[in-house]
Amino acid sequence: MKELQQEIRKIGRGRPMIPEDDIDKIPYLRAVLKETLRLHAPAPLLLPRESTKDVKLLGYDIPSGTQVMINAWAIARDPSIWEEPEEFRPERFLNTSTDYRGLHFELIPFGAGRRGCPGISFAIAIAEFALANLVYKFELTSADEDSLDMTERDGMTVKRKFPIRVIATPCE
Ligand code: HEM
Repeated sequence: MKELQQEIRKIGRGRPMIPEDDIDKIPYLRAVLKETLRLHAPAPLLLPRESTKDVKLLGYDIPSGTQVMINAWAIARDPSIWEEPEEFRPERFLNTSTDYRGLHFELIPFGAGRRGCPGISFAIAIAEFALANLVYKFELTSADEDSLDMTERDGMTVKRKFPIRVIATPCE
């Protein structure tokens, strides 16, 4: 949080808001969003697919017409791909081209291919803009510092089991 705040304050330079045009100048912000979506993809199993022909994959026979679920959650926490996968470390995205637009299959919170999320650009633009300005205008601290429970509820879309309670203090 400290790093993000520092970068945002540097770009804000005392102006009333971070304008949309300046969002690209905050690489740490994008890294924080990527890391958040890596660990907490809202749709962890994407949408179901159906195979259109017989294929053999890693020794398994998958007949035509099989419903295939893609576990993006497991891929995003696979220790053979990610160093310390359970750790929240936005820095891992700073010097890499790894992106969530469906070309890097290790990070697919928006899915990939023809049925990939059509709302991705809108979602990212809004999330970056909102996060940048929330962090710019408020000091955010956890109300439950000692017991932050990140357990999730099961489902096609994932929600926190326990809400994260945040104290937002307006910055001077
Ligand atoms: C952080 C925000 C969002 C996330 C993580 C997300 C994620 C996803 C995922 C994983 C899929 C399934 C992709 C696949 O199976 O390959 C999907 C599909 C879809 N998303 Fe999003 N989405 C987000 C925001 C949005 C927004 C803002 C819109 C619309 C404005 C949107 C509209 C859709 C639609 C219409 C589909 C179905 C596409 C189809 O079935 O062909 N999404 N999204």
